[in-house]
Amino acid sequence: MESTPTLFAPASGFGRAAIAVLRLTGPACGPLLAALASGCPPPRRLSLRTLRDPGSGEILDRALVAWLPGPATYTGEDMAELHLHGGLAVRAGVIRALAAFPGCRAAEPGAFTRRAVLNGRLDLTEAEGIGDLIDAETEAQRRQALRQLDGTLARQVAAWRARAIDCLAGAEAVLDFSDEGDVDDAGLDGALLTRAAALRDEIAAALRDDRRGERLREGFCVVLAGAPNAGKSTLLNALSRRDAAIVSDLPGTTRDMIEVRCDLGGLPVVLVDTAGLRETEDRIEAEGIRRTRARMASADLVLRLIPADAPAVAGPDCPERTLAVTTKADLAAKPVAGLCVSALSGEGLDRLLDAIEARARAEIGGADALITRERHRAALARCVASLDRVVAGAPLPELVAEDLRLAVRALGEVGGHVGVEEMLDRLFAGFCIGK
Ligand SMILES: Nc1nc2c(c(=O)[nH]1)N(C=O)[C@@H](CNc1ccc(C(=O)N[C@@H](CCC(=O)O)C(=O)O)cc1)CN2
Ligand SMILES: Nc1nc2c(ncn2[C@@H]2O[C@H](COP(=O)(O)OP(=O)(O)OP(=O)(O)O)[C@@H](O)[C@H]2O)c(=O)[nH]1
Ligand SMILES: [Mg+2]
Repeated sequence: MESTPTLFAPASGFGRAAIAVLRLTGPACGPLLAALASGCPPPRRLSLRTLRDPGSGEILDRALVAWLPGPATYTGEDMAELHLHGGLAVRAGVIRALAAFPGCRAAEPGAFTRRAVLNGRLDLTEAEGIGDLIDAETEAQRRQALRQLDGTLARQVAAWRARAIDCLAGAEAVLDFSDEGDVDDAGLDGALLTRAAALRDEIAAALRDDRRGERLREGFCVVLAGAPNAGKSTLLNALSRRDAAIVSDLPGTTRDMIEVRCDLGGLPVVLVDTAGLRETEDRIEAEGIRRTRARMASADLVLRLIPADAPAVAGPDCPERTLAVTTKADLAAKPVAGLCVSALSGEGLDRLLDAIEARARAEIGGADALITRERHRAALARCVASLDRVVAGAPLPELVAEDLRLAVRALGEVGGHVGVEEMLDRLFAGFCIGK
């Protein structure tokens, strides 16, 4: 039987840098350090070693090396780290030597974390937390990722699952002993159904969170909309302090949507510049306008831009998600009420940013969210649906038990106790090499 392959990957990104870290996991780590670094250094500390190509004996680098014997490691396997000089040729030379070593091969994205999950070091929600932590661009996202990595969701779901299993055991006892007459049907109907109802209500309440966790991961989406030449692209550039969108006095300049991610007071906000809304014969512009309307419909907030020197056109589609903003304030004949900005003079920009931040804080910056992905939500909703059927009082104890089994299973999926391989494939499709 072929033994588990030993995987290696750059863990510190690509390109020239002061130091480049390569990490390795698997059974060949020990033999590899013996060959490459003339022996395993003392465990769990960095030691300076000369690295030689095991084939040719040529010196590749003088590097800091860590030997991390399993199972108390990130993956649960033997691991090693090589902290190299970050030159391209140094790294390429060491990688070539590693690839030539028996049983060693390059890791795919997420491979280290996949092994950590398969070896029981992390559950699926904690692995997701690691992915989110690496992707976190703002403080609020980092805080949410660390909470999930810390096992907050895992512990809550495990507690719910234990209660569902408890109900299931009760229902199965009724099934097993119903012919013996010492457990009556009232035992199933009464206490068990009350406990199942309480569990269902608790999970259903957790689901009523306005998708705060998912939206914090994705970013609070603000769409800049309005007639051609309203100043959308100019405002996007001014708010994000970047020259992201093309500006011109020709109406219909913007066709493709342009997104800029910003950090507003620690919250992730995605500003979206769009095609100006108007009737048009131009097929490409019309497609841009169709996409704009779709994006407006899914936005967290729409800024409806109205130039000070033009009459206001058709009102907002969805008032509670729309802010009217007067643009080109420098061209106003008389003072304008409400939010009013000039990208030219900078007037009103800070006030508009404050207004956006306040909206984002109210919607995604509040209490810590438990659910952070659609995957968790779908599984918990399935659990609630099964418990609904239990509580509604199925005609047969067999059906009650089956629905409780489905509820337990759905909760198990959140942590990856069920169907983990398939979910890992999906999760790690978005991971970095070396993680
Ligand atoms: N150089 C380096 N930095 C790194 C990592 C790494 O692997 N290498 N990490 C990698 O992601 C992160 C730190 N996370 C880690 C999580 C668990 C273990 C680990 O070995 N856990 C063992 C031993 C715990 C202990 O000694 O207290 C265990 O849980 O049994 C290591 C790193 C970020 N920084
Ligand atoms: N005076 C003044 N002119 C502005 C201001 N903002 C934008 N403009 C001008 O208005 C014109 C249109 O600006 P854009 O930002 O391209 O307008 P848009 O809404 O993106 O237009 P489309 O992409 O065609 O829908 C340009 O000539 C800008 O220089 C402003 O605050 N003051
Ligand atoms: Mg534009």
